[in-house]
Amino acid sequence: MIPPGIEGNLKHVLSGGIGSEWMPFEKKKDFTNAFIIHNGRILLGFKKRGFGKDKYNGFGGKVEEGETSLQAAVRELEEEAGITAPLEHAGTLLFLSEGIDVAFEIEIYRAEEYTGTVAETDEMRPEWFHLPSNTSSGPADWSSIPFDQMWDTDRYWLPYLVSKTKFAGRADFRQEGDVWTLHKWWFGVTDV
Ligand SMILES: COc1nc(N)nc2c1ncn2[C@H]1C[C@H](O)[C@@H](COP(=O)(O)OP(=O)(O)OP(=O)(O)O)O1
Repeated sequence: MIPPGIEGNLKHVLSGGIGSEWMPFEKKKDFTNAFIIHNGRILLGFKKRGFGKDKYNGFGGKVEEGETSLQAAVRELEEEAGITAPLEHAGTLLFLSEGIDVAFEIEIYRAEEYTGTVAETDEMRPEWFHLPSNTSSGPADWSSIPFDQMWDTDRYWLPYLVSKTKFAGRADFRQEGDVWTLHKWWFGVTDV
């Protein structure tokens, strides 16, 4: 069953975790996350400060008042990586943590072209990583992607982002100090 807080005509692809109950939340807060996929590589940023410090991620942040999610995604990409790109919506992720009554709704974007020069900023150190090549022989090799230094759920949806398959999912975490443990998750793709 599609978990509370996510919507759409979704086909279940994977889920897991402990218990049957999803964490309750009172309201949602909007965030963005943008990825550039170019010449067989993906651009990730190593977060130098703030939320998600010391993890690789896409480029993004809070949607400010008066902005659309797409406008925020374009702004955050420029602020954090120094580039602009024709971003397209790729998926939606709902992220919760025990003890926080606000759910993070993260709209995820992708682009295959960009303008400007990728540059390190106060917040992010950008780095390109090789994607699996498009061959039909054997399973795709994702070993170049630093999943061990990313949010635990990124490995579940990144292949859909790369293959341009729209996805949505929810991930509930538990937090002890700086350690976030994945508690329960569900991912689906748009049934086309
Ligand atoms: C599982 O949860 C998450 N996975 C991934 N991949 N990314 C996530 C998750 N939860 C949050 N994020 C992303 C969403 C945003 O891109 C950043 C957080 O934004 P930040 O706090 O850096 O927002 P800013 O507006 O840039 O904040 P400051 O200006 O105060 O630095 O993490």
